[in-house]
Amino acid sequence: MADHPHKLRYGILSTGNIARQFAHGVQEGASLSTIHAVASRDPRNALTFANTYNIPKPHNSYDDLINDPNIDAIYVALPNNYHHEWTIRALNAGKHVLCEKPLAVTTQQATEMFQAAEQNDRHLAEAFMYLTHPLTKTYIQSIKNGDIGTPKLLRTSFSFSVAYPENNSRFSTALAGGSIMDIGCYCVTLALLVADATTSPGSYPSQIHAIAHLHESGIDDYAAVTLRFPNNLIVSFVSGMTAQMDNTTYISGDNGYIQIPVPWKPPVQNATFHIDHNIPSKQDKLAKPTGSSPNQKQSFNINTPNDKPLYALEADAFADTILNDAPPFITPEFSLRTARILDEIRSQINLPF
Ligand SMILES: NC(=O)C1=CN([C@@H]2O[C@H](COP(=O)(O)OP(=O)(O)OC[C@H]3O[C@@H](n4cnc5c(N)ncnc54)[C@H](OP(=O)(O)O)[C@@H]3O)[C@@H](O)[C@H]2O)C=CC1
Ligand SMILES: O=C1CO[C@H](CO)[C@@H](O)[C@@H]1O
Repeated sequence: MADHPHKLRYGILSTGNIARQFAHGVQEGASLSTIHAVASRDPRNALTFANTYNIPKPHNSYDDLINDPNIDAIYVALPNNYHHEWTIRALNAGKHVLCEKPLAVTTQQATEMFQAAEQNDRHLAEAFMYLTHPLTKTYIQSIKNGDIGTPKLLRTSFSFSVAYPENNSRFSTALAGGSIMDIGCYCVTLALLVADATTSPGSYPSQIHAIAHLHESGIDDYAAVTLRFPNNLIVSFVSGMTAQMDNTTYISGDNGYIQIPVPWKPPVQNATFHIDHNIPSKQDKLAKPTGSSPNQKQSFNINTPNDKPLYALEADAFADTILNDAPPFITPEFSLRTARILDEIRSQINLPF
């Protein structure tokens, strides 16, 4: 592989839905990343994709892509069950890997993937893009600053209704789908972020309770989970692929609460969160101030730097670690904790893969 160029040169594995969003975002607004190549099982799709997103090199097979000497990093945008195999193959071919979430089907697989990264002296990161948006960083900092006092409750969700479940990997047990794997995983990471913001990083739930409804395809199409952390933070979340929801998230402390209307795919401009102190709950006319804060609602509107698209932020965050030794936006330890919780949830809902 050549010396580091000014920009990290990505190769994209697949031409599916998220591959398109990633390519669009990076080509539109990344500053440290560029896309050099793409591969598809179908050469016609690789060519069309390359032409659409101005990518110099379409490859006719995944193998050709991971062995391309003009690529520094592979973006693995395959269904969940393929993450383990193709991440390890790309790492063994000397490439860094940004792999879509959830990183792996099991903790065992995730562990093997990080071992391969270490053996090959390459970086591997799980592509939770919302972690790289300044909105997320700002409200987590606000918790650390003590703006809502001690966080007690996190209530969140990631739920929507899929229009065409047929032929959608999210509804396939063979492809390791299901609402917990597809989007419940975001809620798990937010639970860990908030728990880490209030205690020393690395805490793991002392209790996990999960229930789910299983779709005729075999996967969970909606689920509810509660987590309790050793510092008494209690989290409840729901995930769903056949249930519509707006996914507003609340983090409640003894001196106020944070409300995040769009936590998972925040916009480029005016990504918003609110902090409410002593605002009456809807059934009450008067709120008696508690603590030192007066009745007050503060709103924060956050833009990405230079209006950088969400997936360009993510690509550049990974590139910054590789090119400039910047701290990683997500650590192996964080991904492994996430995988362990997902394993436990799936075991409780009888969905072992
Ligand atoms: N971070 C985010 O915002 C998002 C992340 N994701 C994650 O990205 C990954 C891919 O999801 P998404 O893009 O929605 O999925 P798609 O089904 O749209 O695309 C997956 C692609 O993988 C390739 N592929 C290889 N083998 C198979 C197979 N057996 N069945 C289907 N596709 C196959 C195909 O590309 P080809 O034919 O070109 O080889 C296909 O287009 C998942 O892990 C998902 O969790 C998904 C959406 C958003
Ligand atoms: O990661 C993801 C984010 O959003 C999508 C829907 O809005 C999910 O289905 C997906 O897999």
